[in-house]
Amino acid sequence: MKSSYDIVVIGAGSAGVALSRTAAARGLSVLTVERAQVGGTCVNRGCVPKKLMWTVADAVSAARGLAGTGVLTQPPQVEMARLCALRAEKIESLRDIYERRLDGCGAELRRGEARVIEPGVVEVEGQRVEAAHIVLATGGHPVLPDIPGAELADVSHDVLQWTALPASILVVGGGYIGCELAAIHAALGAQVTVVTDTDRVLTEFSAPAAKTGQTNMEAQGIDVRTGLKPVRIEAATGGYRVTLTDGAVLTVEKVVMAVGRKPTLDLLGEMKEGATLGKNDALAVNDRFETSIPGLYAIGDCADRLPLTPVAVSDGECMGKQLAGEDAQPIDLAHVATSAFVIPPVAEVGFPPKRETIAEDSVSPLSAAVRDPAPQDYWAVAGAEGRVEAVSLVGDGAHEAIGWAAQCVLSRPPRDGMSRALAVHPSMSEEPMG
Ligand SMILES: Cc1cc2nc3c(=O)[nH]c(=O)nc-3n(C[C@H](O)[C@H](O)[C@H](O)COP(=O)(O)OP(=O)(O)OC[C@H]3O[C@@H](n4cnc5c(N)ncnc54)[C@H](O)[C@@H]3O)c2cc1C
Ligand SMILES: NC(=O)c1ccc[n+]([C@@H]2O[C@H](COP(=O)([O-])OP(=O)(O)OC[C@H]3O[C@@H](n4cnc5c(N)ncnc54)[C@H](O)[C@@H]3O)[C@@H](O)[C@H]2O)c1
Repeated sequence: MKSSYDIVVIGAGSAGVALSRTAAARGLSVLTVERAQVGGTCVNRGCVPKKLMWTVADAVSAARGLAGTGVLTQPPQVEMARLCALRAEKIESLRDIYERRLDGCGAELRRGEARVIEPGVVEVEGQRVEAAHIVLATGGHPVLPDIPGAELADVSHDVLQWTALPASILVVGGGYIGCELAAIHAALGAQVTVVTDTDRVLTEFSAPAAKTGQTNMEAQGIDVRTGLKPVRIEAATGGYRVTLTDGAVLTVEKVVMAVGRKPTLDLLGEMKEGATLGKNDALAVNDRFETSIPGLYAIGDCADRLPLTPVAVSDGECMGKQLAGEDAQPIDLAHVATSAFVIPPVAEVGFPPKRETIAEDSVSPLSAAVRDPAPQDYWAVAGAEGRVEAVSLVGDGAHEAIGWAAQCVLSRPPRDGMSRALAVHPSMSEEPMG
């Protein structure tokens, strides 16, 4: 490790790796510091293990529906040990790919804990390094509520390392993580209860889409309890006893806390007091990812953007180009597609809750004829003055279709102009396309 670089990137997750590779490929000297695994949350304890589990859960859920109508003779059973072994292999291979990408791009990777000690100066395991640009790509971490026994609960990264399926699970929090973990484990065969303090789950999505998602979770057998919080968690024989604000007492094998995540900013020490924070205490940044502290930049989940992998990667690449003197602008968040991986997925682009609904419908998919239980679908297009700026989709394949909907909203088509292209029949896309 040298004593000075053009850029020190702290964190080798989605954002840090994207920035390091982009900047190093353009000839800048880059030091990337990582205290844990290269690949960060997405590869090791987020999107990747979650999506692998969801793929199996989605298939089992469809099979259970077919068994419900007698079309399949038996619902299949999941071999958890085999699934977990394959998951571990995939994570390992992706982590290797990320490490090789970093290695091959000319950036220097240093393992260890970094601290920003003053503007322009970082300390890595006792060694001082200077850089004109210090970039926080430190991601976020789960938070726990301040209640007795909270530390007895697991959080998402524990859950995604379970090697056996618990018989019963209480998930606290009805956001993306709580709903995804609930849907996956219910489909795999656990008895799941979700307790959330809001009046419905998935509050980041439009109400009709989220409510359809909640209806589908309930049809899957998940006990969704809204407007409630846990007040106490105690150890009990074979698991935990959880008391809720309405006085109910639940006894479950596992408790999962999914009550939100906070940006990881501890490495700033007292400098954090001087930093301007935005939503959820993330570092406020401008179009060049500059924070309010000179020479300190932020990208990914620790910056006040959208805590999603594609945003972390896009912002990392954008910042690398900017530092190399290229003309690059951060992506407009209104064009970022997102999906909660419940069963079937709830997916949106363009912030539908902020727009006027132009057309919407709740529909029963054709597959309902051969499945019991069968999911409910929903679609909506929203915008202003008849121009489509936002799309909501709930249904099989919604997480795939929403990416193309994002392409569509880039050009803000008039609603009636959408029928100049035709979707496949029968498919879930044909109705929203008009
Ligand atoms: C369970 C779960 C499921 C998710 N599913 C999806 C999904 O399906 N789709 C999606 O788009 N997003 C998903 N996300 C969100 C996505 O994972 C994050 O938005 C993304 O990983 C953020 O990348 P990042 O680079 O900002 O941070 P991270 O990937 O968290 O990387 C930060 C890195 O910084 C390192 N670090 C922190 N402090 C220091 C320090 N002081 N010194 C050295 N290193 C440090 C950490 O070890 C870490 O490796 C999910 C998140 C979770 C938790
Ligand atoms: N599929 C995806 O793209 C995906 C998946 C997972 C996470 N993420 C990202 O990670 C971010 C964080 O997700 P998250 O689910 O951890 O957080 P979140 O903030 O989205 O959800 C937390 C939920 O817990 C509820 N809650 C808070 N305290 C509670 C309490 N004491 N009792 C009961 N309920 C309580 C909140 O009202 C909220 O609904 C998301 O915003 C998303 O950007 C994305």
